[in-house]
Amino acid sequence: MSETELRKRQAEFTKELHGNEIGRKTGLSALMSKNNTAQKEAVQKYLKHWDGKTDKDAEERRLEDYNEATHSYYNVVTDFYEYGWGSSFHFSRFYKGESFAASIARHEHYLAYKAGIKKDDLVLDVGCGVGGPAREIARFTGCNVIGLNNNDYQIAKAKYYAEKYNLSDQMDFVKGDFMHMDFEENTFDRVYAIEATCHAPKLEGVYSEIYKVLKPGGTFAVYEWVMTDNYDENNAEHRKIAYEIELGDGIPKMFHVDVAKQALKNCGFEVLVSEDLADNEDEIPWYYPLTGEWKYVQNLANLATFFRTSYLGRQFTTTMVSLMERFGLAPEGSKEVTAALENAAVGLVAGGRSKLFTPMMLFVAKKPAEVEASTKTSKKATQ
Ligand SMILES: CC(C)=CCC[C@@H](C)[C@H]1CC[C@H]2C3=C(CC[C@]12C)[C@@]1(C)CC[C@H](O)C[C@@H]1CC3
Ligand SMILES: C[S@@+](CC[C@H](N)C(=O)[O-])C[C@H]1O[C@@H](n2cnc3c(N)ncnc32)[C@H](O)[C@@H]1O
Repeated sequence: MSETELRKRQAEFTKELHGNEIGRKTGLSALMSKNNTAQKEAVQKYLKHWDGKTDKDAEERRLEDYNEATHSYYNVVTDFYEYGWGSSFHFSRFYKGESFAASIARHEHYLAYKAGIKKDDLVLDVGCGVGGPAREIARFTGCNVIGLNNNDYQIAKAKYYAEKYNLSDQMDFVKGDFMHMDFEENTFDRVYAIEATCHAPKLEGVYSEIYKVLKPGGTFAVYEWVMTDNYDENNAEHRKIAYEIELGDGIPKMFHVDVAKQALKNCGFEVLVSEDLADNEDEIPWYYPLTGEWKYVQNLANLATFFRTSYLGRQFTTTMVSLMERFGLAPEGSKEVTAALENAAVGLVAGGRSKLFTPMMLFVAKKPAEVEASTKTSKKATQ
């Protein structure tokens, strides 16, 4: 199927699944308005590749179908994400006494600072979700942001929120696959990506597209999801944790940190910063909201968030959704989604505790001001 046909079909499917008021409802109320048949199809499309197999063939199928699989994943999890986490779909470090919202915003400010984003810069947000980080970074720096996303439902939501918060002048959201970008070469002053490029079947694919659309001398800053140096692909326990993360988070294949760093270099980038922000002595670990360890909760205002993300809260949501599904209030397949998200939570905590995985490998990479030689390298990397 051609890229244009796929886009058209995904847009039509999104309308069928989420209805005409697409984007305006959030969380459980949005879940309750979904079309039953379309939801069943979306869940099936997402889960068909995660049948417990981790052999090369199964992996190959997941890599090949990355676009539809991710599109379907976000069609079914977005409402749960917003209900449980808010509108920025990423992790962050926690400082003592800091609220959940402040920690999430600080993580975004830090990336904007490391990318060197300034007022009036034209910035690309690769895999922008429902625009939480784009809105924060636009307010924080005064830049203009284009959010790129292959999920129509999230784009509709991002546009709705930009309008609602009077930010439409500073931002726009467009549909597209980050493996094949439609923007002109050398368009953006800066590019950033937050916990999104891990959905790529090959990192050189997305990084070389970013390289192409970035102006010479511009920087790309990313929080990458990778397996750390402690990870051994041949260790069954390690592979199980990586598989849980892949299954629960809609990722075709988790890559090792060296693969990511090398991919940036292969595309012609000069890597200025390469730092795992999760590798620290923080008293409060990044994954704590998913552990249900109440001792870490920093203030009363965050109690609702921590209940929803904790083990107990997740069991409560699963039971509630399962009852809603039985009585026809939630579409069929919703229970399976909560089960997959449970896998995500378990895998992420196990990966975090063992330091086999990090969701915040910070890379800051520069496209050289003089690009002649490196453009050739970047073309070679995508072939
Ligand atoms: C998938 C990628 C690359 C990034 C998303 C990171 C996080 C925002 C999500 C990873 C696992 C998610 C879960 C939830 C919210 C969003 C995540 C933390 C829930 C807490 C949402 C409410 C459900 O009842 C349970 C979910 C567990 C997993
Ligand atoms: C975990 S979310 C992060 C969203 C956002 N960066 C944030 O922090 O809120 C990953 C995002 O990447 C997007 N994505 C995944 N694969 C993509 C692709 N091939 N092209 C464009 N966007 C993609 C998803 O639709 C989703 O919005």
